[in-house]
Amino acid sequence: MKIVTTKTMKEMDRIAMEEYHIPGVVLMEHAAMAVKKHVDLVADKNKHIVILCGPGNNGGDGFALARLLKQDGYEQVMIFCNVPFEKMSHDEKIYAAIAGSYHIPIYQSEDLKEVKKMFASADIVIDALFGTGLSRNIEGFYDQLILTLNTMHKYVISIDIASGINGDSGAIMGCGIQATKTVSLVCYKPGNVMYPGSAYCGDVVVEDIAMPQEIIAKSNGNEVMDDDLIASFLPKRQAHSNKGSYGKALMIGGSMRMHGALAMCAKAALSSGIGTLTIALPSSIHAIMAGKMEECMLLPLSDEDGYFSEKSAEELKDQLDLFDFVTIGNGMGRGKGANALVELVLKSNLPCILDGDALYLVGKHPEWLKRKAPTILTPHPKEMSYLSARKLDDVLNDPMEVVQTFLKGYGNITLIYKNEHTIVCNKAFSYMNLAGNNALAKGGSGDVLCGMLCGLYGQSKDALKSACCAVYVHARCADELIKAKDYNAILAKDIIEESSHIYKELRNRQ
Ligand SMILES: NC(=O)C1=CN([C@@H]2O[C@H](COP(=O)(O)OP(=O)(O)OC[C@H]3O[C@@H](n4cnc5c(N)ncnc54)[C@H](OP(=O)(O)O)[C@@H]3O)[C@@H](O)[C@H]2O)[C@@H](O)CC1
Ligand SMILES: Nc1ncnc2c1ncn2[C@@H]1O[C@H](COP(=O)(O)OP(=O)(O)O)[C@@H](O)[C@H]1O
Ligand SMILES: [K+]
Repeated sequence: MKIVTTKTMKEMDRIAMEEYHIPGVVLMEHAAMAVKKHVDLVADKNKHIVILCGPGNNGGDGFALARLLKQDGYEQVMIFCNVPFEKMSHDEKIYAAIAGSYHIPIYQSEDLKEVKKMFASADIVIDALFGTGLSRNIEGFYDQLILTLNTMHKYVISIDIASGINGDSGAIMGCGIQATKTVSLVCYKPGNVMYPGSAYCGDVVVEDIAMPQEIIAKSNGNEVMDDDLIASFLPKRQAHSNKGSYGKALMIGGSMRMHGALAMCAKAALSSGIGTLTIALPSSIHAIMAGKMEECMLLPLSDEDGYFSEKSAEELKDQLDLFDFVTIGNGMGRGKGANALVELVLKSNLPCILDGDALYLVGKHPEWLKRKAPTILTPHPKEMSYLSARKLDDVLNDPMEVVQTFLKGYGNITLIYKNEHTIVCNKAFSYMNLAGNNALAKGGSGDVLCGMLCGLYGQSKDALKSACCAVYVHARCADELIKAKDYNAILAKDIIEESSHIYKELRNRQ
């Protein structure tokens, strides 16, 4: 399943129509069939269904749906459409004419009292006002219509995207229909899943409209992570293997103020299958960590006031070659000692994973990222802004653009852009995670993610696949946990514990 911009979706429609010679009305008929399935799930034939049709092909989908419902015996279907016939899109005109010949009532009014009465009588409202063609803010009567509907708490199914939501950014264009469910056609649109649009679209389902698979496969867009994809990416464990088969990791981090971050990262790596784990840490937290961690080795380095001292990089230098790869950054602070360690690691030939403070430090020395060995970066929006030297608002408004521009400047980087919907990408491939929830919006969950990544990368040495697995399993854990616990009470350590069940579930699919 993909997530594509409205521009790409329009191009896919064009290719289907012009190059595959599939008439637009055929696509529209399939769109209507797809939406009807979701009406059938919630409505009996005697339910009162009101379909709001706008001026474009989204409205056309609505008219086509009206015919299908009537044909199938739905007794009380009506259309609300204030668009004069001559102003409708080409394909909408065809279905508007068909709806007319089926004697489906088409109601037109600018009287809000009348509109309110109409909504009051409806069991289900279909939103076919605007789809991917919304081009400006909603004003005037449409604004009043939408606000009125929103006050009535009806079961609303939006076609393609909740009307009023910008398909690419998820922004509200003046106002937006509060849908119960959105049937997105062919692919997800960013506006279906990005806040605040996601909050308006309700439950989003993607339905096929007989778009040729070839067109979908060739289109630009993020692949959406799901169980099957991630099960296929999950590193396999072999009977004939030993600890050396699953990676020798060096994890560098921690400080007197933040040893918890390092401990959670390490525990998550151990629970995600790493072969052997050595933790390099400032000597002042050695005793604390020794008490917390039993399954890993500890390598204390010189310390100054609870942080790595500048000497620590020199001490570590000759030992780096003992490891397959390095994870660096969790809880280590941004001092000179930490800086020297990040430089040491990035100037080595070892694959590495950078998290937390290491991302801040490398933002000051982007030249260190010009390296051949695989490098995985795990920024949240603010860290992405350090890395890319772009404003935080730029990152938040169009993360894909910022991330892709950033990647172009470097070699072998895999990037995990962490947010409500995390993106995992390199120069060639891009995946989006839609799982997870706000129980993860707590200090420590990023450290757990980094540890999971460490464990998975150690096993597969495949940066992109291990990054996808870590992100998805981490998020699925949160979704599983909220079934029994409240969002407030889920802690980062619970994610580590739950990961065992999710790994097992995914492995059973392999
Ligand atoms: N073959 C296909 O292409 C298929 C497409 N499909 C469906 O088509 C949808 C895309 O259709 P679409 O491109 O016609 O756009 P749509 O969202 O209906 O609106 C455009 C109209 O709205 C108007 N308008 C815009 N903003 C406005 C505002 N603020 N306030 C008032 N008016 C405003 C705009 O006016 P204009 O900007 O031209 O002045 C234009 O008249 C897509 O989401 C899917 O549902 C499926 O049937 C499968 C096959
Ligand atoms: N509202 C949310 N919905 C889903 N995932 C979230 C949400 N908020 C945060 N996350 C996830 O939680 C993690 C937070 O990481 P980060 O900000 O680095 O936290 P920390 O460094 O404090 O551990 C990321 O994986 C992010 O994608
Ligand atoms: K719509």
